[in-house]
Amino acid sequence: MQKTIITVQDLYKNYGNFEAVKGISFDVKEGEIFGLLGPNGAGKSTTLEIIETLRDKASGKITVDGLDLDISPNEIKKIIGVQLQTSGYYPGLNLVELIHLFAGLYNEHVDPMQLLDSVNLRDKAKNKFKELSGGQKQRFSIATTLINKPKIIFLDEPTTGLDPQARRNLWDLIRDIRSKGTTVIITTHYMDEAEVLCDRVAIIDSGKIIALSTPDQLIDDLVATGFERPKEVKQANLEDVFIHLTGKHLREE
Ligand SMILES: Nc1ncnc2c1ncn2[C@@H]1O[C@H](COP(=O)(O)OP(=O)(O)OP(=O)(O)O)[C@@H](O)[C@H]1O
Repeated sequence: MQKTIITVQDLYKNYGNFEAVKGISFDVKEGEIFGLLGPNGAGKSTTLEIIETLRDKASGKITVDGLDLDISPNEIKKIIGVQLQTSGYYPGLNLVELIHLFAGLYNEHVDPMQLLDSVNLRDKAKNKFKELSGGQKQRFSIATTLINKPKIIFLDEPTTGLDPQARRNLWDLIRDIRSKGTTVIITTHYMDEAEVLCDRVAIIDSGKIIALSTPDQLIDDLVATGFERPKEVKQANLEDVFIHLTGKHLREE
């Protein structure tokens, strides 16, 4: 049995009179990639930010690695990795300097080149954040979540706006991080991404979880209702063409 690392029980959150999260409960297992899916405004980011200790909840109980969020938020902060908003990267510093800065804030010793290597950014060590492409920015921002050697990282739409290769490259990076034992919680609007990447997904709609299982099981359940997808006439799609023509491998994005 996999250990449970996050428990969310009956979580509620309102912004004034508006109820954004309406009684959400779920568990995340240690070492899994857990996806939160749902339409715009469903309450995904709100839920993540509450678990990340960045936002207050109205009610509910949250435990992260045995720590109660109401009692030990600072202990929780130490074992999680959260992506910064891009505005958080001091414009005057290069990537190595930024890593030194963040490592200092966490009181951690980190080898910047090793960390940059792990996200394929060694070549950009002396560049500023604003000089990176979209995919490179995402990889750097994921690298910064690893500085405090967290048990869990939270990725909010990490592949939005990336080209097909950069997305695949990021999937490999996320799988690689998980293979080292880190639990990953991710939100995404790309169902193909959730299907290949996530061990389990929760689908949230209007502040409630309406389904939670493995992607395979959710698909099987739908098929069992008699649902049938219109037959694909072609053996490939335009994304296949794009990847075939431009190559699968990491390139200078
Ligand atoms: N600071 C805030 N003040 C008021 N309402 C907010 C605030 N933050 C979020 N909301 C509202 O709460 C609801 C849930 O927002 P949230 O950002 O959690 O959704 P989401 O599922 O992450 O959406 P998206 O996919 O668009 O990122 C939305 O209706 C949003 O307008």
